[in-house]
Amino acid sequence: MTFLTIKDISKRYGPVLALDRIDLDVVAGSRTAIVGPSGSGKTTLLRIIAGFEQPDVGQVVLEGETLADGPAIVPAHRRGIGIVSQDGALFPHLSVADNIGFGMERGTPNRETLIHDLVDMVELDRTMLDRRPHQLSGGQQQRVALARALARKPRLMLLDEPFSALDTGLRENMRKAVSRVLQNAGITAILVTHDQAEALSFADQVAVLRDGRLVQAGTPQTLYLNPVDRETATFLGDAILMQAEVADGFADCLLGRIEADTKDRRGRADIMLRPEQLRLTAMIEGPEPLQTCSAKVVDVEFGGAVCAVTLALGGAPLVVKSSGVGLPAVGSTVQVAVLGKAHVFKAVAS
Ligand SMILES: Nc1ncnc2c1ncn2[C@@H]1O[C@H](COP(=O)(O)OP(=O)(O)OP(=O)(O)O)[C@@H](O)[C@H]1O
Repeated sequence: MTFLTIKDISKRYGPVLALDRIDLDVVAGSRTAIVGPSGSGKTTLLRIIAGFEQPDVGQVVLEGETLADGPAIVPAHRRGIGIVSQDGALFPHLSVADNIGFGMERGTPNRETLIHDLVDMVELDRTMLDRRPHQLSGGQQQRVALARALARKPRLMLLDEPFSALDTGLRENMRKAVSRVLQNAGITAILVTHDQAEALSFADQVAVLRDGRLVQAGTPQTLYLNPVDRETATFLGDAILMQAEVADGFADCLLGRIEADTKDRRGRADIMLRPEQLRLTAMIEGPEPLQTCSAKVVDVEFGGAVCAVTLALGGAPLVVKSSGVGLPAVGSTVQVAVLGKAHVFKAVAS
C-alpha cells in the first residue's frame, strides 16, 4: 500500500533547478534510501517532505492527506514526521531523559515509563538517563536522538545522514540497530545518505537522484544488477563496463561469449558486469561456469578477504575481485570465468 506519494515535485533556487519533476512512492512500513552525488537534491527533497521547504509545484501526500500542493503546505510540526539529523541536534543543557521527553505532550501520563521504554527500544543503558549529551559517545547520542524522535510517535521517520559522523564499525552497528528499531515499531523511514553501500543494505527501495532528477528507483538488487545507465552503475559500486555485440540472449565481448540479461536486444550495446561476477577458474569449486577466456595477471593487490587481481585483456586492464587464498602470481596466465549474466544497458552504445 502506498503510504507516501511524491508527485511531480519541482523546486528552484534562483537559477538552480534543485528538483525537477520528482515522482516517488513509498510503501507503508518500508525503508527508502535516497542517494545521489553532492548537490543532486537529496536534502531539498527531504526538507520538502518534512515541511521545511515549499515545492514550487507538485504534491506530497501522506496517508491520503495532502501535506503540500505547490507552495500551499501543512506546517512541519503538524505533519507527524520525525527527523534524525547528522549531528543528532540534542539539547546540550538537558539530560538524556529530558531530551527524550522533550517532544511529549505536557502531562503525558506515565512519562517516566515511556522514556524508559524508549531507552530500551534504542538499546541504550538506563544508567545514562541522567547524563548530558556531551557525556555520551557519538553512537549513544544518535540513539538518544532516535528515541526523542520516536517519543512523538511519528508516522514517518526521516533520517538525514544520521550515521555519517560515526566511524565505520559503529556506523554499521548503528545502521542495523536503527533498522531493527524502526522495523519493530512499524515505522516507515526515508534515509538520505552519501554512502551507497549503506543505502543498499538499509533499504527496501533505493532512489537515485542526479541533477535534481530521479534517475532510477527500485529494490537494491535491481539497481545494483540492472542500473539504468553507466553513471548509476558506477555510482552504486565498482563496475566493469564494456562494449559488446548482443544477440539471442548472449553478448560477444572481450571476455568471449557471455550470457546477457536480455533476449530482446540485437546489435552493438554497452554492457556491465560487477567485478565479483568474474572468477579466476583455478579458484572455482563446483560446476564449471559456461564462459571462460584466458588473460595475463599484471598486478595483485592483497586486501585480506577481498583482493584485486588486475588482468590484461585486449590491451585494457580489468580488475577481478578475488579472495586472498590461492592468489595467482603476477605474470601468470589464468582462466577467467563469468558468473551470472551481463547487464545490457538500454541506451544504444555510442
Ligand atoms: N537554500 C538554498 N538556496 C540556494 N540554493 C540552494 C539552497 N538549498 C540548496 N540549494 C542548491 O540546490 C541544489 C541541491 O542541493 P541539496 O542540498 O538538496 O543537494 P544534496 O544532494 O543534498 O547535496 P549534499 O549531498 O552535498 O548534501 C544544489 O545546487 C544547492 O546548491
